[in-house]
Amino acid sequence: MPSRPFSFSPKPSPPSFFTKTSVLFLALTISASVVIFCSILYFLYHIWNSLVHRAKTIPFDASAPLKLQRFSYKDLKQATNGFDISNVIGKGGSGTVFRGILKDGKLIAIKRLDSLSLQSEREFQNELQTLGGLRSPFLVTLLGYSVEKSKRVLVYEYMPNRSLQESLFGEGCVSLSWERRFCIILDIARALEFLHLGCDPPVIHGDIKPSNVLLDAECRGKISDFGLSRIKVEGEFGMDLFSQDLGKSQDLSGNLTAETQTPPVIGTPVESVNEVDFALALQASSSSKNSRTCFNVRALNLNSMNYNANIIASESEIRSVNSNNAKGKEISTLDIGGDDCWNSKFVPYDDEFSSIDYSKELSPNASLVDDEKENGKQWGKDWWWRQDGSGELCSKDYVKEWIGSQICASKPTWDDGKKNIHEKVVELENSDPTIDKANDANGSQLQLFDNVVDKKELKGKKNQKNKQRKMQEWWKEEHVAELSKKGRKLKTFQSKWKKGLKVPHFDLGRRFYISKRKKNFGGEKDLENECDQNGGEFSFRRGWRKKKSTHSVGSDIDLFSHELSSTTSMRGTLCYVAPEYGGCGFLMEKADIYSFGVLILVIVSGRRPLHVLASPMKLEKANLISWSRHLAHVGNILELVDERLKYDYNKEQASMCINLALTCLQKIPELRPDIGVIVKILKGEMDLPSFPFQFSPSPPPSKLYTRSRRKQKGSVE
Ligand SMILES: Nc1ncnc2c1ncn2[C@@H]1O[C@H](COP(=O)(O)OP(=O)(O)OP(=O)(O)O)[C@@H](O)[C@H]1O
Repeated sequence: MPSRPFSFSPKPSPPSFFTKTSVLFLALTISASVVIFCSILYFLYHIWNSLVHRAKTIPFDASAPLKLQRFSYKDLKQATNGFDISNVIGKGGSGTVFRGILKDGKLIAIKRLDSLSLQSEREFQNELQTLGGLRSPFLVTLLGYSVEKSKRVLVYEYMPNRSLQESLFGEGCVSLSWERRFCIILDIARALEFLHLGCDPPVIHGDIKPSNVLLDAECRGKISDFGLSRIKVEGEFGMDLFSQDLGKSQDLSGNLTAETQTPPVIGTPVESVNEVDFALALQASSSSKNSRTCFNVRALNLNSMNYNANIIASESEIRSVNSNNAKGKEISTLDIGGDDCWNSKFVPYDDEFSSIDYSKELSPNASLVDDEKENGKQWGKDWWWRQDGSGELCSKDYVKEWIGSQICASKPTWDDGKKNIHEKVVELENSDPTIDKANDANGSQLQLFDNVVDKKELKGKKNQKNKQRKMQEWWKEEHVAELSKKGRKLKTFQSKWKKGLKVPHFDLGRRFYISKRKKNFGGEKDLENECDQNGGEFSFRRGWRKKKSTHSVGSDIDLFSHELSSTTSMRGTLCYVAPEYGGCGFLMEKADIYSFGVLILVIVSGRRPLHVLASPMKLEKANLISWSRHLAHVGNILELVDERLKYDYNKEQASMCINLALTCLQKIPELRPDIGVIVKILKGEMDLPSFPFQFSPSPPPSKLYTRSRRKQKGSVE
């Protein structure tokens, strides 16, 4: 039997299909692992990144809430030797600041609120809840507070070199060197960088001005006073609303009504609590948007209307208010929550005013209105250029309010003041041979002076009415367009209000408040009396207040220095506020940028934003912002630099600062640079981009200016 031959066949190789599958499988497994690994890495990176980011977002970092120390009033009394007058280091609109020493020897600054009102309570809460939750080397540290019955006290780190306001304009101030000024500018920029970019949500200070910049031992600037600050929260309809309604429904003692979802408020209800978690409080506050919006609507309408009504109030009205010693007609968002307060304390809402033609109201002489129309044609949209840059709040309002306050018949210091101004003029004539006597003879200085003196007192004076009219013309020429624009805006808002539209508030209310504080606390009485001798101060936040006058330190002779130089916070607030904030917008970061722009000009020039000088030839320089724009336009910005520096400054830095300031002062907020860019520019890490400056042609010589020049020329000839 034939045997079957043995055949060896090699083991069949696996089909290529399997090979491919396994390779594919392997590849997929590897790539999936890589993807998973990358995802894990990314996830870890994300966590790490958000942790790093959270570390900067102090206000809402609930994991690391900041604690403020609660002091007993007794301890603070001890620290200040019973709030002794010798320990007073400053006086603001809401309170007196004392130097104090704690038991451990630590120097502190103690701000004791003068009186407890809704507004002061709100600012107290705001300061605690905003500044209390922030820590930065560029912000004045709030160490603690004291709340006992109606007493409200804030405790800060002590700033030995006081405020920038005092360093620039204070009595016997030592001129700050250029290097110091530049450092301070950078410090403020970095403080704003922290607030706008380092905090989440961003904090808008809302009141950047020299008196709110305090200087430490090395003269480094730190921002203080967060009474008007806002925490930016993402609102409905894609708008940004602001959470300053913490005090919305609270009564004087800090009690909150049931509808309010706001955080615990420091006041009597939390007597037992020694430390308050402000970070959590803020977080909670930002979640109650709906109710906030409604509140804002009310605030907007009532305040804006009263604000405008006050603007159009005639000079005589202001006089009568003052002569009657009428006080405290305050319009404030703070007080919206309490209708009772509104009725009892504040100017009632005036329904009629919208029918008033504002431009006429301010133009008693019809021909002048025509002139203004002409001007309007000539300058068209440049109205903004010609005003002081502060939009709704113009120098005219300021001067008007100031005039009103000064002509009060019952004001004991007025005669003295007037005499002093006369003396100054005489002194000026006698001492300074460079002053053109012919010019004085023509009454050019009196043209300024006459506008602040009681008409009755000056009745018999030659050309008085004429001079006054000229001055009015000058002011109107400067401001008519903006006032008519204001009228239009107001009508728009009023119609929106009637339609029930919800519009976020912009806190107009606190501005026109003519008040005189009656109440004094113990030892402060003397201080107040002393201040009485030195003229009054008008603050948009708190109304007229008394403040010790400071001398004008500019090289020019300032006829108004006796009174005007003492109006620190008023000027600051008035001229520093961004046009969109004063008008019809929201308080955004760019509003701070605008104020910062004004502040840079003030630091560089050593002048106040509104500086009315003796000579009408210098009226063009009165408005710092307009003047800077003019100098930039004609290519001579360095003329702005403080003469006290005597050319001892870095020209490159100075011109960069002025140009930067001008970019910050652009009317359209979006055109203003972000604070991050500003810091880089100041640090020299970035060149100043060519922002489209809103230059306008040179201003037309005002009539007053032209006429006096003409007269002067004539008299010389
Ligand atoms: N922490 C501080 N250290 C040293 N001095 C201070 C401190 N805080 C305030 N001062 C002084 O007290 C003054 C008054 O400060 P305050 O904040 O009460 O008012 P203001 O900012 O001048 O006015 P307003 O509050 O009306 O805007 C300041 O100008 C400053 O000289």
